[in-house]
Amino acid sequence: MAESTEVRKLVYLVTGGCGFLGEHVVRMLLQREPRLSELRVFDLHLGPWLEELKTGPVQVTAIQGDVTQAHEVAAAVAGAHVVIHAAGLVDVFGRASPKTIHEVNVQGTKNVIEACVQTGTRFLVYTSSMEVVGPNIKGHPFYRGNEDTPYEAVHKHPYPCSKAQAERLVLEANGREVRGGLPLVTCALRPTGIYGEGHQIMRDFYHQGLRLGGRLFRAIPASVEHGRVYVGNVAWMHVLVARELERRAALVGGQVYFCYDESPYKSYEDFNMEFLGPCGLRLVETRLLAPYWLLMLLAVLNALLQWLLRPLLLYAPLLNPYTLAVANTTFTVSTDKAQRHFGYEPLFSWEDSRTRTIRWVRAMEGSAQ
Ligand SMILES: NC(=O)c1ccc[n+]([C@@H]2O[C@H](COP(=O)([O-])OP(=O)(O)OC[C@H]3O[C@@H](n4cnc5c(N)ncnc54)[C@H](O)[C@@H]3O)[C@@H](O)[C@H]2O)c1
Ligand SMILES: C[C@@H](CO)CCC[C@@H](C)[C@H]1CC[C@H]2[C@@H]3[C@H](O)C=C4C[C@@H](O)CC[C@]4(C)[C@H]3CC[C@]12C
Repeated sequence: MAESTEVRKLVYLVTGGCGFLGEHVVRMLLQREPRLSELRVFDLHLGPWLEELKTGPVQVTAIQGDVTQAHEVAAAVAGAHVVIHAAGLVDVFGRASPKTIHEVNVQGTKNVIEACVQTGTRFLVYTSSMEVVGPNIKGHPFYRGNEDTPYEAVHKHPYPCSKAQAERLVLEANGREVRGGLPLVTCALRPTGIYGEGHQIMRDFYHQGLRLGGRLFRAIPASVEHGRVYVGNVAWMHVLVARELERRAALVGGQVYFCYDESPYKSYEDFNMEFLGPCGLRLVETRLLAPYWLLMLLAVLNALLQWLLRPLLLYAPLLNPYTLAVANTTFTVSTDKAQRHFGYEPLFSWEDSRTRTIRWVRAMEGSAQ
C-alpha cells in the first residue's frame, strides 16, 4: 500500500492504460507507487472506470489520444518523469491490416521515443512480448528458456514482426540524450500469454464452451507447454522496473526481461481449464477425432474464408494457421533475471492468481454456475 509519508512528486504516463494489461498497471501504480503525484492515462478508447480513480490523492488525468499521432503523444509525454508504453494493436486473428499493426506498434513506439527525447522524459518501459522471440515459424520448441537462451527468431506474421521492431527501437534508444542533456533509460518487458481479470480470449473460450453445452474440445496435445503469466504480476513488474530504472540505470537500461511468475507449465487448453473447469466447463478429449492435419485444414479454410469474405464482412475466428502454430509449439520461460536485476518477486501466488481469475469468470454474464 502507498505510504503517505513519501513525497508525491512523480508524473507517470501509461499508454494503452485502458487495455487489459494497462488497467492493471494503472491500478497497481495507484496502490504501489507512493511517490506518484499525477498519473496520465493515454488511450484511444477511455474506460468509464477511470472516473472512480479520480477521488484519491493522485491526480488521474485521462487523455484520449492516438499513439500514431506524434503531436498527441508529445503533448501527453511533456512533463512526465516515466512512460510505460503498453499501447499496442494485439492482433493475430487478421482483424487489422498489416499496415495498421505497423503504424500502431512501430510508428506509435517511434513517436513515444521521440516525444521522450524532445520533452526531456528520461525513463521508458516498453511492453514487448514473448513473440519477439517465438515460437518461430519452424515450430522449434523453446523449453523453459531464459533471456540468453539461443533461439532462431524468425518472424513472418505482422504482429510479432511489429513487436520485434518496436522492441529493437526502444532498446537502441537507451542512452540517447534527451532534452536537458541527460540520457534516456529504457527497457523492455516480454510477457508470455497473459491471463487474469479482463482477458478477452479467456472470455471468448468461456462463451464458446457455454454455447457448446459446457464443453470445449481438446485440439492441442497436453504435452505442448505454453507460457502464461498472471496480469497482476505483469503489472507489478512494470511498476517495479519503472521505479528501478532511475536507481539502477546502468544495470537495467537497454535490457529485456521475460515476465514470469509461479503459474504452472501446461498446454494452452489445460491451463485455461484451471479456471474454466471450476466454472462448469469440461475439456473433451478428441485426439482421435481431430488429428493435427484436420485442424490445420480447418485453420487454412478459416484463412481462406477470411480472405474471400473480406470485401463483405470481417471473419476472424480464433483458429488460423498462425494461432494453431503458436498454440501447438512449446514456448515456456524459466528465468530469474528480473529478480536479480531489480528485485522482482511475484506479488500474487499461483493460488491467488487462480482464485482471482476464477472469481472473474464466475462473475461474467451467462455464467454456467
Ligand atoms: N495479452 C497478452 O497476452 C500479451 C502478451 C504479451 C504482450 N502483450 C502486450 O501488452 C500490451 C497490452 O496488451 P493487452 O493484452 O492489454 O491488449 P489490449 O488490446 O487490451 O490493450 C491495448 C490498449 O492499447 C490501446 N490502443 C490501441 N491502439 C492505440 C492507439 N493507436 N493509440 C492509443 N492507444 C491505443 C487500446 O485501446 C487498448 O486499450 C500490448 O503492447 C501487447 O503487445 C500482451
Ligand atoms: C487451436 C485452438 C483450439 O483450442 C487454440 C487457439 C489458441 C490461440 C488463440 C492462442 C494460443 C496462444 C495464444 C497467444 C500466446 O498466448 C501469446 C501471445 C503473445 C501476445 O503478445 C499477444 C497474444 C498472443 C499472440 C496469444 C494470442 C492467442 C493465442 C494464439
